[in-house]
Amino acid sequence: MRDSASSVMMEIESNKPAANGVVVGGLSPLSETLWRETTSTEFVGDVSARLTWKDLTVMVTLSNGETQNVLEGLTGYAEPGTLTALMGPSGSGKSTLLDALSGRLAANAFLSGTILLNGRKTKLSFGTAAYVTQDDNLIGTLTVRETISYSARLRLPDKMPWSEKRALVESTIIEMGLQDCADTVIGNWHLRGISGGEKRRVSIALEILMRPRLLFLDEPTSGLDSASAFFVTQTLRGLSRDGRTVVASVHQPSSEVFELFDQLYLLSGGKTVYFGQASEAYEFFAQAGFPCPALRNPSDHFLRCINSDFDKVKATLKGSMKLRFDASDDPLEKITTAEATRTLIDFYRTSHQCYAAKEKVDEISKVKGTVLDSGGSQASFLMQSYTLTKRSFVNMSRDFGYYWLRLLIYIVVTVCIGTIYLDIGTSYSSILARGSCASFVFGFVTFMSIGGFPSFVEDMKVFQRERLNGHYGVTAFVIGNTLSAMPFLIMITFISGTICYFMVRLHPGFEHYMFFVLCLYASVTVVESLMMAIASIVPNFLMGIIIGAGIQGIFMLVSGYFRLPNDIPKPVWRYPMSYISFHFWALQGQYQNDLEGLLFENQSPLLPKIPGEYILISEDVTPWIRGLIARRRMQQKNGTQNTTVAPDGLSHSPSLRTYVAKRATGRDKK
Ligand SMILES: Nc1ncnc2c1ncn2[C@@H]1O[C@H](COP(=O)(O)OP(=O)(O)OP(=O)(O)O)[C@@H](O)[C@H]1O
Repeated sequence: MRDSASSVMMEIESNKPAANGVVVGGLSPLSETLWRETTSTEFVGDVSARLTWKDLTVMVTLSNGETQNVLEGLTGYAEPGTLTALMGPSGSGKSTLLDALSGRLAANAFLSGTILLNGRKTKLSFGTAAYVTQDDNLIGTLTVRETISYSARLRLPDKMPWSEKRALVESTIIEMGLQDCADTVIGNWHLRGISGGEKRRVSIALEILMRPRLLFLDEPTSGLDSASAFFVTQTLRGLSRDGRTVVASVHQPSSEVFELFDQLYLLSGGKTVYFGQASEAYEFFAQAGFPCPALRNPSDHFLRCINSDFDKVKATLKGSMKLRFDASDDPLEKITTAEATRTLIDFYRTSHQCYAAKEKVDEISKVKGTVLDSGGSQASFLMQSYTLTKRSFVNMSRDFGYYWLRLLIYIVVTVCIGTIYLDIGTSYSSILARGSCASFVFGFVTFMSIGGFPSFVEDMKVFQRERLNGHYGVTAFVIGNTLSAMPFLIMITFISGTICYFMVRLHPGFEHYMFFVLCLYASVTVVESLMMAIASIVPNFLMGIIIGAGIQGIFMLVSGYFRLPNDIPKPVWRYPMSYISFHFWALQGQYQNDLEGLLFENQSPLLPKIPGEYILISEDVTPWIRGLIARRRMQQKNGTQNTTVAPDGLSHSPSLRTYVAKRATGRDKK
């Protein structure tokens, strides 16, 4: 296997043509052959992707209730073997068009028009098409090679030998020019990692790993230097030459990059300015009255003509007298950009490119081609769950902020608790102290789990990217995250729980100790789950932490410490809030675990000891003490008083003695 992998590597490096003379998508022929062999069903028949969109309009509802058309009546197509570039000024609707085509529009966006894949209406999300978004949501603690390897395990078929998977991983690394940083970590807030351009290339590598038939990329070259941008675009062109359909939005391409595009879709204000062959755009602009001045990059010129922000810039500069008008051949000197854009949009509507596009769309739409399956993952559910558990565990163990920092804080806080409640004893005042200690442990100590929220948010971003691209489902993610977090949560709760338990000297006995730490573990797990659920709804650090803290604050209020359970107002707070609050169950359990079976000193040594059981059921020992005092006074008056206190403290209380005996034998569970 090792030999086969290394021979693949050698071939990749020598970049020999395949048997048919074509270097497939920049991949080595042998690697591609391996790929074809192991996933042969993928390549049977015509599995190419012909995408058309007709009269596509996207309307969004704004926060003030108004609606806005982001895209208006767009018509176009993307064919196999072509690289289509979407270009336009910022806010022109490039990302929205990609989102609409890939079925990822936001909830407040409404789409009308027809989108067909191989002549059929198909939902493109979850892996049918691969989508590389603008944000590089990657796991910061993994190296580039690990990131791509885990992705390969998550998606390639289980039966494919690891040596072949590794060969594909290596070929993808080489294809995206990531060899030099293959063993460098991606990087996060505390780890210096690869550059922004390299992150972009890793994001692309993850999606091209499965050789998708249809690939969308949102600004794949943004943030890259000209050489890297050229490299990435050349790779995309190589992928398209292998019969794949590639659509990418691009900002300000250099002339070398522009020459690599087959089709150009120019957008301004959500309207089509030009759609046709990229090489014909130069002529189109000249015919429309906006010829590209000499010595100007054509793509810069196209964007300059349709970016109305230039009008504002000009007006500002004119106002500040900083703009000098030199004689030039720029057609935009005599006209505002807004006017130029209107002229170009009108010119396009009557151009032969527009008619040709409509005809082509109708022609492609009529052909009912293959229904493309989700190309997301071919790995089994078990393999996905195992890989996600392993990847998540590695990430958690390397990320200082995920659990290690929390462990440190937990230890510090529990040492503080231990010293403040040191050897708590069984004095009368220890009853309240035990209650407040338990309340602090199960309230505040579990509360500290919100410290992991930033890491949860990062995890959720990676999950959302991978989920939308069909890498795995929700269940596999939940299993992976739950299992990988378990050892850390057990470690944290056992270490901090043990420190607290033995310093405070809570109820002696192994069972009591185990109950305490397991109850702490369960509570921390609930908080973790709660924060993860919040992270899936509110992917913003500050808002998530505020919401998580608020929910836990409410739970703590009804936990039975700040107000006794029977005193909590019944509507809402007692029913159902106190029953939903995990603090309530944890605290009641710990009170029982700690107090039952202990005898506490009374307010006066003359009074009998108070059994823990009585504290648990009466909630207030005062009436009991008052009753005892009254009885004793009566005895004194009658001359039958016995001032000595029995060693077990119960001799003066036959009713309690009976109660404790019943509790001990389990007959009275009240
Ligand atoms: N869901 C939405 N709700 C409100 N406005 C939206 C929504 N989606 C897009 N828009 C608006 O539509 C316009 C086009 O946005 P889009 O992100 O598609 O532009 P773009 O060309 O990709 O810009 P950039 O190059 O800066 O990424 C913007 O003004 C944006 O604010």
